[in-house]
Amino acid sequence: MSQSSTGALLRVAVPNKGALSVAATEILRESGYRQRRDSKELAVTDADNGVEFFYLRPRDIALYVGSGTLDAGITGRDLLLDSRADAKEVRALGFGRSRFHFAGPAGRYASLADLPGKRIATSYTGVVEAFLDERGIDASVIRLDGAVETSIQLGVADVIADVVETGSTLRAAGLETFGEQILESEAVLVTRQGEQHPDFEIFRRRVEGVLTARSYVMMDYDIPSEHVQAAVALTPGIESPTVSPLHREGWVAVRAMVPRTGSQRLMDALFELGARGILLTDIHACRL
Ligand SMILES: Nc1ncnc2c1ncn2[C@@H]1O[C@H](COP(=O)(O)OP(=O)(O)OP(=O)(O)O)[C@@H](O)[C@H]1O
Ligand SMILES: O=P(O)(O)OC[C@H]1O[C@H](OP(=O)(O)OP(=O)(O)O)[C@H](O)[C@@H]1O
Ligand SMILES: [Mg+2]
Repeated sequence: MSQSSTGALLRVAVPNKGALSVAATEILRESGYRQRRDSKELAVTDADNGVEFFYLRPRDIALYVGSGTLDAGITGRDLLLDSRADAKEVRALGFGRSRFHFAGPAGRYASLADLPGKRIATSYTGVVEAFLDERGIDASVIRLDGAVETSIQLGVADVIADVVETGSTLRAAGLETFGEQILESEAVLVTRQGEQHPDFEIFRRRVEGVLTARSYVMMDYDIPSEHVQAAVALTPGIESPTVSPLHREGWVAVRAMVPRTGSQRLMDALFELGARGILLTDIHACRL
């Protein structure tokens, strides 16, 4: 039975290919939604959960959501800003991280002061024009679809502005970044401004639950009762840790969610305090 309270399915856009596609599908699958099995499928209806997924170019997703055609979507923050669509970021998703930079032939450019009068090639004209406008820099922006690194060698542009992840594409083209970073991006959950579909909140909470589950682990340990206060101070949990009696007199069992980062150090500290049987387990989903 559908959870939808209105009958109208929640319509969600998912990147169909490129750097965000696999991880976006994965987070939705972990959130309990049906996802496509074949990369040629254009849409999937998950009637049990009241959601319809549309697999679209990540660059188009903010436009569909901003215009109200779709209710929500996953795209890159850089693509959202570039589109100037009437959509808003509701949650950073922790994958598809990248930086956006100006770059030019190694050694030739040092700072933004070198930009006036130059030809800048980019696939992100919205982002670049806004950045230049804010700083009053007068330069011409040339829109290319991709492979912008080659445009300098071909004499079409003097510098580029592009996504940098590992930096290997720039290096291979003999280019290096210069000036301040234009922006930092990652995959984001977007929705339209104003009134939301009534089921958007359920969807958002499910995705949030997976992100929390990824950043926390469950820790269990046994400890002599006299040390439990000190131990619980180290593992306060989200609400409060569960402390249960053990059959062995004078000992208790403690269970608490702890941040994944630093969890090994926490195990060392608990062991020092006298805890034994310390276990860490993954959490797959949660609602807090
Ligand atoms: N190594 C990377 N290369 C390109 N985009 C990346 C990378 N890492 C993260 N991203 C992010 O992925 C998004 C771009 O996705 P994608 O590569 O699918 O778009 P595209 O370059 O326009 O498409 P395509 O290259 O398939 O023509 C942006 O948000 C970008 O910041
Ligand atoms: O810093 P790196 O790890 O090398 O990644 C960045 C490169 O990857 C992207 O290109 P993509 O493969 O999407 O091709 P495109 O330029 O045709 O979009 C981006 O435009 C850079 O060229
Ligand atoms: Mg690309």
